[in-house]
Amino acid sequence: CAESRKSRPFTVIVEGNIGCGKTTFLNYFQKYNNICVLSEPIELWRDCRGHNLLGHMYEDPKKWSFTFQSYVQLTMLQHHTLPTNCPVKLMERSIYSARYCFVEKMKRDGLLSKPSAAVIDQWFQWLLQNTPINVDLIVYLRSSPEVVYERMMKRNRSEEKSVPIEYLEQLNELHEQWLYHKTLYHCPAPVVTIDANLDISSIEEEYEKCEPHILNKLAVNTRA
Ligand SMILES: Cc1cc2cn([C@H]3C[C@H](O)[C@@H](CO)O3)c(=O)nc2[nH]1
Repeated sequence: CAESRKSRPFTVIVEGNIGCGKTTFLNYFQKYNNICVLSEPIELWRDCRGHNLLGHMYEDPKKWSFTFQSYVQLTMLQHHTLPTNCPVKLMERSIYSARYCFVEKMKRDGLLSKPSAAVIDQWFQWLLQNTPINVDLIVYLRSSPEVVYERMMKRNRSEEKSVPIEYLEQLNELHEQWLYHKTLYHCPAPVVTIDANLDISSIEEEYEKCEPHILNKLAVNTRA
């Protein structure tokens, strides 16, 4: 998108469990050329100056969770603050799910020591207050652990091969508390919930449910 813009883009974050279909959702919106689509920078997490931090984290979470989540927070901040001329920015996950779902889980499991969790949280709180992290809409791809477990195993990502369904159950619980029941932490934007259990053949009509929320921001901006 070429037109130069003054205000920041309408920012949408796509949230949900491992295997819930975030990439499929992002791909659906690739057809609009003035949406800046930012997928999870998993390749950075797999190669941080030659180190596969994602692999380390799953191999020895007690030892590597802090290192991994500290880098995730940086890469998410880079996406949140990435300048774009596009009227809409669509991000896979966010600095919020990093803190409220993944760090929270590792903290509760004792995989992140209390001092490590404190340092990550101090960074998180400071960043929220002092950097331009603006989120306008959350798309919650709501799924059940059994469904996403099967998809995760079928996708067969090497680092995830020994992730137990219990991990997905607990991650699901945190997403539900944060985005559906809204009893966990503050929700930074309105939430549109999608039934992500739907099979790929019928999921597109489910996507159409949230298209207006996103596209009307395109229309407004292109008209202006
Ligand atoms: C923001 C954020 C994304 C994210 C992903 N992950 C893991 C879950 C998946 O196995 C993989 C790709 O999403 O990385 C994580 O442990 N912590 C995270 N924090």
